[in-house]
Amino acid sequence: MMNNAVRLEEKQQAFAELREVKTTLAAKGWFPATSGNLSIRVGDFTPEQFTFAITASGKDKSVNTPSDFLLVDGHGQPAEKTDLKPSAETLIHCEIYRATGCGAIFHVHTVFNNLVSELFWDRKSIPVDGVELIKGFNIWEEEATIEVPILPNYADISRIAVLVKDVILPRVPGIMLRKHGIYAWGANAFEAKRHLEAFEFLFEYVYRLELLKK
Ligand SMILES: CSC[C@@H](O)[C@@H](O)C(=O)COP(=O)(O)O
Ligand SMILES: [Zn+2]
Repeated sequence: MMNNAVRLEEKQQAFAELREVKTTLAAKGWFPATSGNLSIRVGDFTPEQFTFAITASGKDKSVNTPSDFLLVDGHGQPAEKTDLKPSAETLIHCEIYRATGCGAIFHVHTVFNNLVSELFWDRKSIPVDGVELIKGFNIWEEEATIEVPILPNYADISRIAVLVKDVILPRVPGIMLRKHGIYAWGANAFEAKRHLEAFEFLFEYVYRLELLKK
């Protein structure tokens, strides 16, 4: 069990970081119609036991209020006394943390990520070939190629969550849900945001290139 004093400080820091990222991503228009969710892990981690701060469900993520975030455990259950409901997609965060041990996960719905997930659904992954911003994932080889996995967008989130660990690729810090949105993660909020921005740039590039080829 973590020391409570440390826990409170860590919680406050995680909430403050989430607020800052939320405000920045909202300014890009990446939370249309209350969509999207953000989380940052706090404290010790084992795949069996961990805690993270996550956005409350159904909030307008372009607005900051005193009740935007709560702590949950590795099973997605509130880890503190609260009236807030964790994101409807908390179980996906749980499985990404469990599989990767990462420090932060950011999820957004954009038109470009939705379009490419449909365009490449038959392939079950979005190919990106030789674009400089792949280096945003710490992949430094020349003309690197990556594939971003796509999962089905079942209404029952637990059906998606069980698929997560088997599609995660070691060097690609993201998964797409079909016609839904991207989950991007990193060791901390700074890295997760860099990865998210790289994905979104690359998805727009891939979409526009496909159009130009036609
Ligand atoms: C209102 S559309 C978006 C939701 O269905 C969901 O996909 C989403 O990203 C936000 O859900 P939330 O429960 O607020 O975290
Ligand atoms: Zn979503």
